[in-house]
Amino acid sequence: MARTLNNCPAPAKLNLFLHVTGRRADGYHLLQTAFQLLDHGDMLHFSTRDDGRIRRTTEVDGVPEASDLIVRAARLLQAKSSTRLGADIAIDKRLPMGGGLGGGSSDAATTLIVLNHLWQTGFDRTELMQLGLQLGADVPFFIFGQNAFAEGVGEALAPLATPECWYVVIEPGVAAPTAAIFSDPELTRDTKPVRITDFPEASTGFGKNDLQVVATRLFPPIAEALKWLRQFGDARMTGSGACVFCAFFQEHEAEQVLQAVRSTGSRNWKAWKAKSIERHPLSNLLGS
Ligand SMILES: C[C@@](CO)(OP(=O)(O)O)[C@H](O)COP(=O)(O)OP(=O)(O)OC[C@H]1O[C@@H](n2ccc(N)nc2=O)[C@H](O)[C@@H]1O
Ligand SMILES: Nc1ncnc2c1ncn2[C@@H]1O[C@H](COP(=O)(O)OP(=O)(O)O)[C@@H](O)[C@H]1O
Repeated sequence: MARTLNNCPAPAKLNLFLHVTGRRADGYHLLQTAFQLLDHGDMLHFSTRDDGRIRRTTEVDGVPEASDLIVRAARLLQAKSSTRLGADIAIDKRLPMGGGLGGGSSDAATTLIVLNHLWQTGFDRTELMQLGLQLGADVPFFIFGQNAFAEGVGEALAPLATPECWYVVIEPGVAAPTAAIFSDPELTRDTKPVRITDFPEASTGFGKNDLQVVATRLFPPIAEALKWLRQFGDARMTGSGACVFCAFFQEHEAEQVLQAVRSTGSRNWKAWKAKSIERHPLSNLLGS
């Protein structure tokens, strides 16, 4: 009989800062970043199948079923385990693609966590994180399941206490392709490494996003959104863009900024607010 688990969140992340500290021999960049989970994201629905087929039952614009990270995550877990089961997976896609919010990676992580549970494939958190890394550098963080200081390409993770905040996020209406940002000749790759203990637990605004200079030059709408949001605080870009964010300690401050975004009217922006969360909502499906 089919086992079903509906309303499984795939939360967004913000990179509170992102420093590029070097480059590996294979061209991948060494980073230091603070990953922050938000109470806003995609929502996935799972139902097991006895015939072993993996199907995405929702159309997602611009992402063919076979290349969807959800389908790839399910196939990977199937291949690495001895399960004969398959799954139907539906998604309410809320996060923009190429937004720097980790949407695809979070979808993949939720898929690995939920199917590992429904299929009873028995991988522990560390094993699932290793599988996830094959799908993308941000996937292990979502399986790690708590706010983190990350190094390497994002896979070396340590728990990080972050300020409790409300974030206003603006989607500036462009997608910033990660590869184009990292390969830009003007990207600085030599920020001096920081230590996890340098990160302040109770205040915002630590460090910077080294990808922002390149992204704002390549995509002027990102620069415009940052300039506008800066009237209210230390606005910065998340990941390789395109979304920008600003932190507020009170919900009503964030709400006022949201209303101000909306009253700008004609701009091609979408904006929302979200609260910081400490744990991934599905963290209890995995052991400690
Ligand atoms: C920048 C970050 C920060 O959290 O997030 P996003 O903005 O994408 O959400 C991540 O490191 C994104 O990692 P990931 O999601 O795996 O990137 P991919 O799309 O696979 O990378 C596309 C390309 O960007 C380059 N790339 C990516 C990551 C990295 N540390 N160094 C790189 O040089 C590589 O050329 C790679 O082929
Ligand atoms: N389920 C998915 N959701 C979003 N993007 C996906 C998904 N599966 C594959 N992708 C591909 O991954 C790319 C990066 O998407 P996403 O993770 O949302 O952005 P970012 O890495 O900037 O946060 C998309 O442009 C898309 O082509």
